[in-house]
Amino acid sequence: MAQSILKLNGTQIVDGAGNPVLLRGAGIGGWMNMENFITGYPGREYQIREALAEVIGEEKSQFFFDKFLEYFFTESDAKFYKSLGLNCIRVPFNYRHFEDDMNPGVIKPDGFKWLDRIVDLCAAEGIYTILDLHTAPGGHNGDWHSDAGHHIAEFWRHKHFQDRAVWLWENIAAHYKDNVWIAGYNPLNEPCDPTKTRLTVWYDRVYDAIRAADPDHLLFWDGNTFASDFSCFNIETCKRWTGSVYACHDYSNFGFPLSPEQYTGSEAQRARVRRSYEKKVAWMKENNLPIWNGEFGPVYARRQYDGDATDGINTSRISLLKDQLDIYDDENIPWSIWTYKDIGYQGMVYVNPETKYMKLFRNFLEKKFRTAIDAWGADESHVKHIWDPLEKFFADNVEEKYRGLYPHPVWKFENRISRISRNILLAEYMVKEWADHFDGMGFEELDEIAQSFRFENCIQREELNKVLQDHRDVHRK
Ligand SMILES: O[C@@H]1[C@@H](O)[C@H](O[C@@H]2CO[C@@H](O[C@@H]3CO[C@@H](O)[C@H](O)[C@H]3O)[C@H](O)[C@H]2O)OC[C@H]1O
Repeated sequence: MAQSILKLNGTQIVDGAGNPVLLRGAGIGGWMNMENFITGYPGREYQIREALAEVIGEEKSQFFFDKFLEYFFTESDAKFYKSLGLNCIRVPFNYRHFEDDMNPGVIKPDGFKWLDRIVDLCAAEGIYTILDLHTAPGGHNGDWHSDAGHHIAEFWRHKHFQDRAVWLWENIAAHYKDNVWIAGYNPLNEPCDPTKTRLTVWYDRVYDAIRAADPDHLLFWDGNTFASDFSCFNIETCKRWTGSVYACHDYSNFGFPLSPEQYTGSEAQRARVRRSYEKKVAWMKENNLPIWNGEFGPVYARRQYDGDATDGINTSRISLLKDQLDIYDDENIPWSIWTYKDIGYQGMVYVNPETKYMKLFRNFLEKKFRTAIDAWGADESHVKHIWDPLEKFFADNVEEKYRGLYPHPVWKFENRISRISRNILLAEYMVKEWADHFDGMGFEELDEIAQSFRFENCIQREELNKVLQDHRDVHRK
């Protein structure tokens, strides 16, 4: 039977013949939406692109980033991914690939180049893709991955930004409407609408826009506040959204350095991990709706930073991951772990420390670690003594009742201060320093550096990959 577009049968995703298809795989973070901890730069993608162009010129800078995009995911990656038995890859992308802020409403001539390429590379191996708008105009959440450069999610305050994202989806849906290897569209990653009233209004609009062009592909809707909260979803509105799956992101605090206790898998800890998942999916369960866990996964210790504690930490993180995967097996839900490839913090494969890129940035990366400049999995031990008095200053001057600024309590009062001051403010000062590493380089050298990201120059995180393989098609319901 010819391949056909995936659809829903009740809460299950099925193929054209009605056979269940359990979509399990990873997200390819840091690629069509570059991220600081994934590729090693400070701040935001748009900042480093601008800074590199300033240092080596527009042409060479464009060349470097194109080469980076080319090498980051090739046929070798697709084949390796397939060899693990994973069947779906979530592809986060930045709207800037398609539209120039200075020329809105016009698809760039090469807009679909990279997305088409990965969809085809994966299709050739029988891997589905889920297209995820990770970065929308104006910033739809306050974190670095929305590539906005500030922490206020302006997307929700400007209809103009919302219109542009709807228009982009119209174009994408029209482009891929017949592609059977696309499992579906994930219209917005981790929205953070502080009013909790605008998100579903926008979802309703984008639903109509996508469906006008493409009546069939599945839609994967992230909950509000980093895909954790569905309290603002109205079930009557959602009944209208045919072919819809609801996406939580199930990160556990135990998987990160800021966790006050190491995960040992005690009964109490396992119960907490379960509770955290159940809280995120409660609304879907109450309404008998399909669930997708679009992101989860711990970060890992690195010997160069964590020394002798490395193995112990990683054993604990892997055991957390296994316990999470057991829950998803019990629940029979599809998932997409974060993330496929990086420079060595979370990826299933990571760039070899002996490559040109890693050698060039060795000291810089050490400084990034020491200053805890990236928000993701920050280890604050080297800077805590500096931020403690700052946090005390804020606490002394902000009454308790005024401390709960959105997205509180996900961003705690203290976290907000360090997050904004380091991840945005300090990072801004380090952007040019990153770009200066490329000063004086020619095309050949830039190409060699970008090649560091090739699959052949990466190390496989075998323990992680083995665990994913063990769970790729287990379901107990
Ligand atoms: O691009 C990804 C991005 O999508 C993702 O964002 C973070 C997800 O987690 C958020 O914090 C969690 C909120 O829920 C709590 O229960 C968890 O304990 C928190 O970890 C965080 O603010 C987002 O930035 O993650 C990594 C990026 O690379």
